[in-house]
Amino acid sequence: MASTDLSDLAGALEDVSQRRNPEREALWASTNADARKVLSYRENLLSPAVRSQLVASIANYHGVYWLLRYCQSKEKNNVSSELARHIVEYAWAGSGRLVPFVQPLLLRGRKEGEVEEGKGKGKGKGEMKLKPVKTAKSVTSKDQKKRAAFSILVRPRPMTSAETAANNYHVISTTSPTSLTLHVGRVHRSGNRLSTEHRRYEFDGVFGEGDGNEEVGEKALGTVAEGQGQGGGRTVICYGQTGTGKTYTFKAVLDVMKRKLAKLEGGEGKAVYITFYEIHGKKCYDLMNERKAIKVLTDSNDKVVPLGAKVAKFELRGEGEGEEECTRRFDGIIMAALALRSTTSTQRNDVSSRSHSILTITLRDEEEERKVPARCVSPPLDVSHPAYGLIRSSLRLVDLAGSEQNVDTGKMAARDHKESAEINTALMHLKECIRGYGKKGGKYRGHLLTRVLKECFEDGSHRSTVVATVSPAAVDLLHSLNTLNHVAVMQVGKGVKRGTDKGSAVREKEFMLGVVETTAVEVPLCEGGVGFNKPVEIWTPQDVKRWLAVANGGKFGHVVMPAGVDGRALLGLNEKTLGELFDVSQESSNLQARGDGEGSTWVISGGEGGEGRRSDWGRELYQALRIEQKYIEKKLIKEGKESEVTW
Ligand SMILES: Nc1ncnc2c1ncn2[C@@H]1O[C@H](COP(=O)(O)OP(=O)(O)OP(=O)(O)O)[C@@H](O)[C@H]1O
Repeated sequence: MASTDLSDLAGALEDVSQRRNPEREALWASTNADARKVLSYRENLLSPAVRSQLVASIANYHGVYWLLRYCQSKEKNNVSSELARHIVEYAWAGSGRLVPFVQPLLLRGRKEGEVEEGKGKGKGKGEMKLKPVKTAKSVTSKDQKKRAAFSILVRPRPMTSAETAANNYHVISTTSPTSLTLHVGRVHRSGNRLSTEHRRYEFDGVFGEGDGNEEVGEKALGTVAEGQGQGGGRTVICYGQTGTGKTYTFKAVLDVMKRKLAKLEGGEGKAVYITFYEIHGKKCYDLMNERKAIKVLTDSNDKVVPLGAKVAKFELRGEGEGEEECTRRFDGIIMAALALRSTTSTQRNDVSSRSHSILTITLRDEEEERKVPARCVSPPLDVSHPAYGLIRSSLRLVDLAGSEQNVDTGKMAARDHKESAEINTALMHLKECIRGYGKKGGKYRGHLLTRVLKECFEDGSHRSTVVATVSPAAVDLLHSLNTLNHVAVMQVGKGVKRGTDKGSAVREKEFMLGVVETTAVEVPLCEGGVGFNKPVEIWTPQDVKRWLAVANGGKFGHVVMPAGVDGRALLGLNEKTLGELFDVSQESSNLQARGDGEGSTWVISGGEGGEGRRSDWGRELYQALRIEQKYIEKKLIKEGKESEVTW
């Protein structure tokens, strides 16, 4: 290799790093982040160059989804997976690995084992081979009990106008009623690599951004208003990052409950008992009684009760009263209490709820109300105590405080930090109790919040639903990832495991954590940003060298190639040939031994990642070149130079 070639490359690389480093430093200076890891996520939005590439990669994901759906439609169901992969590669270079990732989504509704790979009934040779959805883990009876007792729903809220105005983009796709895909863009530490990791999660239900409150409330509530018999109760817990719609969803469930109660057949003569209190730090306050401090104690029946909490009671429907009147009276009790919720200003949400609020609604047959013994009257203890009448149905609604990360609390006072830490401790305890469902040993005693929710973890007849709310905006990616990972963990034992993860210890671990599948797609760092104006076919060897030095942010800057390779020759090499040329058996010392015109093998320096990574380089270079080619073609057509495009 002639020394002039090396100095050319060095010059080009220097140019790249000189241009990029100040940009990166400026990003660091303007961010509140306290860890590089955090910045790598935040860069998605902060860096305009990276943003457009990530948006394009998410659009590719949707493109692949709709293309495969079309290929799978009845009349078109003769496209093999291999052919589909080639079509995808042609249309969106580098996205081929999305084919096995997206296929399971299209199999929704098929029963397990219905389609055997390559053995589908009535399928001819070469037709699209669909893998059956398999359950990877054996499900124990304990898992089954837990599945029945806990359901996890996820509700992404719509993007706000402020977020849209701030150039945000969607990082959540809900393509099935039970799964969603989070698109996690990552700028690698070197700054020279960009990738989008698509993570698919499975839950009991996933709402669309446009799903209304009625639908959400109905699903979260299930059959509670119809009553579940003696002892059976229900808890709906709203969990998520601050500002994602926990209170909004809480009110939605409450509204549906209210309407159900007002319409309840034979409601006359029934009574509704309501308690509403909040846990703020280690203290409890009664929202029905102007935030008077109360205590949570365990009574002689091992029942956890809010001692001193006011119990509001109203008759479901008096004589001649309609549904409207009933709803109005219900609102009269609840609305004043809702307004009392303690709020503190945080950087993310001006009226953020910093406490966990717990609303209990119990419906009883008043006629059957027994005489309340004196010991239960003052102070009124447990509304589910038989002394208050036969239980028909009870609902507990929990609006948790927002989960936050340090990055959002950077400008908080010490007191607020303490508050934040306390909230996270409570949420951690809740997660642990749900994970350990059915295990005796009183883990719930670890925190006030889990103590008041004891039945959720220990009462086999109790049914609980966690509604996790997430933001779809790129700026909240880290939070959404955090929320989804947490609720995914709450449902260990669920989910399916499919092909591309096989054999990877990391993927296996993620699967155990509830992530069904992940796949990462390399994204070019800049959209043909190297300023080439002529089709690849007519690039000279010098052009090829220049392009290699700057393509993908200088990622291929270390590549040393055989002399005389021009654009046409480069295009003539396929993925496999390129991969072979990058054979690691060629030591970089060969570099020194070759003069101009002598080389016949591409050599790359040791660099990051070792042999495994190096073997991928051929494929990555192939894809980068196709992307560049398409970009230049588009540019020429736009400039009215169609004649220069060599089709
Ligand atoms: N699904 C939705 N559809 C429309 N608007 C929504 C939705 N979810 C939330 N919002 C709006 O987003 C804002 C924040 O919602 P909300 O106050 O419920 O968040 P939160 O998670 O309870 O926050 P905090 O933890 O601070 O209490 C509100 O203005 C609410 O109206």
